[in-house]
Amino acid sequence: MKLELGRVESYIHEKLKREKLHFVLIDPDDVTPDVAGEIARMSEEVGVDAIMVGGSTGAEGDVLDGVVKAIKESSSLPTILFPGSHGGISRHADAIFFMSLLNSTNPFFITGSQALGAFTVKRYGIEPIPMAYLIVEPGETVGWVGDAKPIPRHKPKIAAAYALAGQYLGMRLVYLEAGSGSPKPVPSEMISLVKHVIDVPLIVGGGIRTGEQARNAVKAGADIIVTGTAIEKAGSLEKAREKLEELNKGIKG
Ligand SMILES: CC(C)=CCC/C(C)=C/CC/C(C)=C/CC/C(C)=C/COP(=O)(O)OP(=O)(O)O
Ligand SMILES: O=P(O)(O)OC[C@@H](O)CO
Ligand SMILES: [Mg+2]
Repeated sequence: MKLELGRVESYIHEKLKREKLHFVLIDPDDVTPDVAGEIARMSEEVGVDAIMVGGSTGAEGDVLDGVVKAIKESSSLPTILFPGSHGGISRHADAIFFMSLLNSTNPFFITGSQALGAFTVKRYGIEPIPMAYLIVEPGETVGWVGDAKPIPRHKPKIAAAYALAGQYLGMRLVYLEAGSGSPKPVPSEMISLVKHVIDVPLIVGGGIRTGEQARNAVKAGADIIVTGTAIEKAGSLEKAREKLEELNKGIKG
């Protein structure tokens, strides 16, 4: 048995020795391949560390492939799949967050979809990165689609218990998710307690729209910040670039 980290995971750990990271989420359901490519190109120029691709609805098949290909053609950033199910796998991606929604009430999102996607990941040679995915209130679309029992915002200890359980189950990343487009990001107290308890890198996303919010999440203990809606809904590519710069500055200082 070979216990070695893959290329993308090693890249993440190497970079984390020096700085906090910014991953930009592109939802193939919301952008054309051209726009996705443009966002990826600008992201790289601004200093973003990786592109995540996924959505809870409609991010599959040709639509997904087209967007991942466009991203690969326009930037050299690692492209990491962030699948809503085993349908969210593209052969063109570098890696996949092989995630289990630990606080789902539906075994499909804990182990079922993973079993259905495992052979596809192997066949395509995509690097799987095991990740504990935790939905915090309000949870938005992904909370509903994933049959989650969202962690109450004022109960950081529940989040910490799930996060530690994820680490003990062998997951090498923990993702605290408030839901894409959430009116509020994950609370700082929750980020701090989770970070204090786990040893693996902590990803935080959902509702982070400003440089200040990104900075606060980093200050609280987040290692990697994910942003999507703020860039997607910036209004123009020019404004998207400004937003990318603002968020990146908040994260990198
Ligand atoms: C690893 C494999 C093969 C499957 C994992 C499947 C799991 C556990 C999925 C978790 C539940 C889920 C629906 C996750 C979606 C994650 C995601 C891409 C969120 C961001 O998407 P949104 O932007 O909220 O999507 P919409 O824009 O469609 O609302
Ligand atoms: O779209 P936003 O709110 O930035 O959320 C990003 C990510 O956490 C969603 O899965
Ligand atoms: Mg979305």
